[in-house]
Amino acid sequence: MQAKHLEQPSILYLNGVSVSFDGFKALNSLSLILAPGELRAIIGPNGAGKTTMMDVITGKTRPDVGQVLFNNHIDLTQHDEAEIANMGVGRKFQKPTVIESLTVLENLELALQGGRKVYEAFFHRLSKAQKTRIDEILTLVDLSARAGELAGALSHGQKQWLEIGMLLIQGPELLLIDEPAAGMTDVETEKTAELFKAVSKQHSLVVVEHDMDFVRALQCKVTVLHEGRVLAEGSLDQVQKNQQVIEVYLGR
Ligand SMILES: Nc1ncnc2c1ncn2[C@@H]1O[C@H](COP(=O)(O)OP(=O)(O)OP(=O)(O)O)[C@@H](O)[C@H]1O
Repeated sequence: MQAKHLEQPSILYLNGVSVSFDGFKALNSLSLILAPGELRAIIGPNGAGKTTMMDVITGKTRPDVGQVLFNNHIDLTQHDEAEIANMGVGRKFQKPTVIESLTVLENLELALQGGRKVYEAFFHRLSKAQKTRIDEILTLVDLSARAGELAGALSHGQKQWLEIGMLLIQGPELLLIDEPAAGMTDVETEKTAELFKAVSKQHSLVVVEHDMDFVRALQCKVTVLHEGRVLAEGSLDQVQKNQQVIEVYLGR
């Protein structure tokens, strides 16, 4: 398929994307544009299609129809999960997947060295630039003081930050994050919102979230999904006043 040329630069462009499971439309002509460096929250009731949307972007699920373009021209529907990850699309699932028996620093070293096997990574000397990058990420995710401790000893929120750091260190252009605030304390939730605001611009972020206090703290544009398509888009205040959005949430 010929990639569509867009008037505005976009990091992500979904146009008329549909996905059916046994005749049921999990995505139903979903269209969405994300600008480079944008932070976007995706909300919607259970079953709205949020996970399916992430699966389509990351190549886990192929759409039946529709365009999925990355960086204006790369047609993601023509690539598999590994290729899409290598192109700079990172994904953070809800549950942290850090290696608990390694230290915080070792987890970051491993992430920085990408495809290397664990034992190879530890015999590979890090360059000065790589060490500097690790220090920057440790500072960003507020784990400098815990660098030498086992990841298993961190709090739930800190494990989430470590994993976000492990993704950021790989320099993704687009990062998709699933319910980061789930299970976090109020303080951790606030810190996570600050982290995301700080790292957007260098990285575009799509955050799927149910916690409205967290979404408010992100101070970004919100897209409401319902029945596999966009129901409303705007600031959180705007979408919360939208009559259709109110009905969808109250009707749960
Ligand atoms: N592999 C699958 N086979 C069949 N149906 C599926 C499959 N994956 C998702 N669905 C259905 O598609 C719809 C959308 O699911 P999806 O998980 O994308 O929603 P969601 O917005 O992420 O929901 P939640 O907030 O509960 O995680 C749901 O009705 C779900 O049951």
